[in-house]
Amino acid sequence: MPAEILRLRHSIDNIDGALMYLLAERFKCTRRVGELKAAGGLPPEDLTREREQIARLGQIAADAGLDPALAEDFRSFIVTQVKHHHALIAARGDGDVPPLDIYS
Ligand SMILES: C=C(O[C@@H]1C=C(C(=O)O)C=C[C@H]1O)C(=O)O
Repeated sequence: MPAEILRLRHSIDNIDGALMYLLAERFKCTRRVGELKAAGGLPPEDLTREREQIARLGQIAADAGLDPALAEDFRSFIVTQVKHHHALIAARGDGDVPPLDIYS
């Protein structure tokens, strides 16, 4: 394999690792939001907040030279997992819900 590809793959692996750590931190925050929503009787989904996120991330994506549709696919995938997890927290109580991963 050419040395430049190996060097690039090293950076790709670092970036992928960083994304996993960031996702784990995000899920810690959203888990707590889910607990607070369940305690307050609020629904898992907040479409007003999501519309704001879509507009903001679409703008950031465009500024970064990315397709806003890609940003929305990415956001939607993650937020769908979060809302599923919030529904589990509300249904089962916060002491009995496993950590969020994309397969929970
Ligand atoms: C985390 C929340 O709950 C849901 C998940 C969101 C997210 O993962 O960013 C955003 C809005 C809600 O549909 C929230 O309301 O902030």
